[in-house]
Amino acid sequence: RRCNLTACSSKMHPMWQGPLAVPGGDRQSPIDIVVRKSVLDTELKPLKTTYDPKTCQQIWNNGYSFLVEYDDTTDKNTLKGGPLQDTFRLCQFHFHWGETNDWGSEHTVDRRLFPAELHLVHWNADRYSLFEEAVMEDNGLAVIGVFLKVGKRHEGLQKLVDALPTIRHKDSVVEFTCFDPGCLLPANTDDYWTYHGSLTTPPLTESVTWIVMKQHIEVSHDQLAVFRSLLFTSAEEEVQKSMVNNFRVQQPLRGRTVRSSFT
Ligand SMILES: COc1ccc(C[C@H]2SC(=S)NC2=O)c(OC)c1
Ligand SMILES: [Zn+2]
Repeated sequence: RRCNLTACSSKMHPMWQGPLAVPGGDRQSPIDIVVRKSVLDTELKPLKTTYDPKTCQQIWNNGYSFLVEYDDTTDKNTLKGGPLQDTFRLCQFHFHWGETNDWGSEHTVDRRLFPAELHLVHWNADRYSLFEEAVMEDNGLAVIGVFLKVGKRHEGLQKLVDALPTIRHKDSVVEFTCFDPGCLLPANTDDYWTYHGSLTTPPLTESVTWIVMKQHIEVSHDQLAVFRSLLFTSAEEEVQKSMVNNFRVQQPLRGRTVRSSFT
């Protein structure tokens, strides 16, 4: 069973940009994280992640990003602690990036943009039995956001980068096994911001507890360039469009508080 492909592959307009009006959308994502307005919460615990590389299943181009999907039918890949009361299961991870290194992330920190952002998507397996159910509930999902900066080559990422040319077009899927998503987390996962938000593409459901890492990871310019060699378009389409700028613009905070686990 693939991590509920339908849910993860929902029709997303590739050039999704505009702030789609969401009825009562008062907890939309992404946002700008204003550091000096974040509130230290000493109750926040360290994050606990347990990932099993053997449960990695496939990597595919869904016409908006590329997703690496995991078997989420058992508790092999879990996220606990941090702001979370329940145990969440990893379903997939994907990225957002720009056409240049000057922008590409979805969240910003004091308006600072990063060239890319990783999203590790988890769903609340204590309360729901399927991702599809969890995605509709306000405590259904937990997404870890990690900023990428251009610098030294990321050895762990290379296996994934090498697979990208085989999924250049929309809807192409290849088997992808034995990948540890933990290798994409920064050394320090104790320092993060957390807030209640939403999916950043349609259906934009307000079901996400966001956990945005303070520490970024570094990838090389060349590795990021391979992300940009992906296409939004399927093989049959006559005009090929390169997969870049697949991020949503920052949304209004609407009175929400961003909590920090550090000072
Ligand atoms: C219907 O369920 C969906 C739809 C879209 C996405 C991807 C969006 S949401 C996010 S965070 N980043 C993205 O690009 C989902 O991911 C959990 C789940
Ligand atoms: Zn995302």
